[in-house]
Amino acid sequence: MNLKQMVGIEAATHVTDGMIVGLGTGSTAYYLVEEIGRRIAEEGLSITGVTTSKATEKQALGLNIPLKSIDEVPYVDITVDGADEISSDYQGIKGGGAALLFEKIVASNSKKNIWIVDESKMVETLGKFPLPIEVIPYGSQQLLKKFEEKGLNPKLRLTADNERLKTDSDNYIIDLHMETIPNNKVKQLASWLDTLTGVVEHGLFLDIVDTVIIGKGTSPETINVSR
Ligand SMILES: O=C[C@H](O)[C@H](O)[C@H](O)COP(=O)(O)O
Repeated sequence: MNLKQMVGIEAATHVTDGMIVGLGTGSTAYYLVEEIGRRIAEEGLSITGVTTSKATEKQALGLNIPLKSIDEVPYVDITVDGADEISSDYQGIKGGGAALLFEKIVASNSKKNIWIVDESKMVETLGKFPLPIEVIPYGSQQLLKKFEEKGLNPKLRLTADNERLKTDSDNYIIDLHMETIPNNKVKQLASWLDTLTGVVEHGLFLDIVDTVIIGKGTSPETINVSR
């Protein structure tokens, strides 16, 4: 079993009958969704899923997981999602798969958030992984210029065919290749990004995660984050 599968299956043990479950996106959350599908089919688990991307929606429908949209539920009991980087103070970068907007909406309406990662995602400071910024196409060149002027090394994300990547909401992604974001500067950066017109959302997920499940060796490590 690989580390992503290990943490996906472990996270599924936090899901019980009757829950409304946020289903994350990416190659790690994939295994969580598979395990929930298996438990529904084999053990009669009864849950309602809220997906965070079109890709996860497709996977969940294929597994006969009952789904509702975030607007059809009063709240989400628990959301399980991957992450691109988690710092030593448990702040995160997400959006490597371009799903940050729906992921943040679902996460911020969840009573509990679990992140599942292999140990390579645990870092001292964020920023080695480029920080994804979802922007409206109109005016995106102006934002690129602004980020450039600030020395944030922005790059418009392209598809494998060299087209501008479009998110599930038909926006673009600008990745900021900053190399490092000191832990004591992360909130300041997030607040500044929040002020920019044309920025829909950014990939800094701050003070959101409650539990981190890390895949390492032969068994996962679970860390409950106290804030
Ligand atoms: O937009 C994508 C999400 O934030 C993913 O959860 C994140 O990129 C981690 O994905 P993976 O588990 O494939 O590394």
